[in-house]
Amino acid sequence: MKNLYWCWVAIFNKFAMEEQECSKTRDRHSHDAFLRCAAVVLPYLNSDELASVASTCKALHLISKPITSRRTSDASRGLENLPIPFFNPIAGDSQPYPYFFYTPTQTLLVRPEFRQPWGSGDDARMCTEEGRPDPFLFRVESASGCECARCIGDCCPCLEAGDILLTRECGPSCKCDPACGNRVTQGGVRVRLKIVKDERKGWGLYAAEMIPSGQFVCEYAGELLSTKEARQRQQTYDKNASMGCLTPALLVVKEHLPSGNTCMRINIDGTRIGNIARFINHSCDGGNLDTVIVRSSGALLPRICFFTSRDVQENEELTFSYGDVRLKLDGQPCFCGSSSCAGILPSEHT
Ligand SMILES: C[S@@+](CC[C@H](N)C(=O)[O-])C[C@H]1O[C@@H](n2cnc3c(N)ncnc32)[C@H](O)[C@@H]1O
Repeated sequence: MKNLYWCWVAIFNKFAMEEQECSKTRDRHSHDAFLRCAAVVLPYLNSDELASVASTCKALHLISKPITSRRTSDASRGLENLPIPFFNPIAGDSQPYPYFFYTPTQTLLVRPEFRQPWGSGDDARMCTEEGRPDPFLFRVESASGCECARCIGDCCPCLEAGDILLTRECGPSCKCDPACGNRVTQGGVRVRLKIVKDERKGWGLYAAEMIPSGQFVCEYAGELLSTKEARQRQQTYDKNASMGCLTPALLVVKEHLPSGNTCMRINIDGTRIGNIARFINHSCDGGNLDTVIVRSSGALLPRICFFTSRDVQENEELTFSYGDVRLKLDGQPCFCGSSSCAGILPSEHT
């Protein structure tokens, strides 16, 4: 795909020269065909590539403009129920949006050559329950589930009383359908959100409306990694972070036995492919989001979801605690602004 990109750049450049030199004599038919082709290819380019192609000539600049504005108006490319726009209020910073691939659910390792179109006007419209990708990557064959038709009240056996940070939902082995009331986290984002840039913390996720306490906000989606892969990636991110060139979004969640030993560990990397949860910043006071492990009947792996831990006001930033351990005393500075701020972001052995 990289070669294909360079091939396109060469064609764009040739087109731009022709556009300038022989605009009167050029064959109108092939000119229009080229522009139609460009409209198909440009949404596959990343933000830097798009900017460089747009600078080659007026025609390509005009095609790239609506692509940029569609990207800015919805981070989710139509893959969520509601659009989630970007806002960059920082004077002198012209970055309209950060570039990443979107997945609304957990996904397996994505090939480096993968490209996702974004901003074509045909971005996926997955607003219907049927259109959403399956939230469960792996199923447990022959697992039992509920027989309820609608899971009303508390008679559904899947509604086991968990503690606040563990929830049980109906899943692939249940008879009920996606509209069942015990599948709260499986239908995607249902609250209005936006992504806003801060001078010191970078992009962050904000409430675009008042969100009451206990409301599901979003899942933490991204590439599901083995622990070995997660450790290797963390090393790479640590190296790159010290050069200040990317914001890593690798989440490691561990469940512990009463003895303190880890009994379950899930590694989800939203750095390259993820959802809006990759923009949630850290707060030393725990923020306003609870990280909840959601298990579903018949699903092999739990999913990590965020619920509001208190009422959140419109325009308030959504945050959670990245952890309590700070192994690197010279780690990244924290700008959470809470009265309990430790001054540096949490860091621990992955
Ligand atoms: C998961 S990303 C969050 C989104 C990120 N701000 C961005 O622009 O993509 C984690 C990174 O955000 C930044 N960050 C998160 N919380 C922060 C805080 N309280 N203070 C300073 N930087 C923070 C750090 O660079 C961290 O490595």
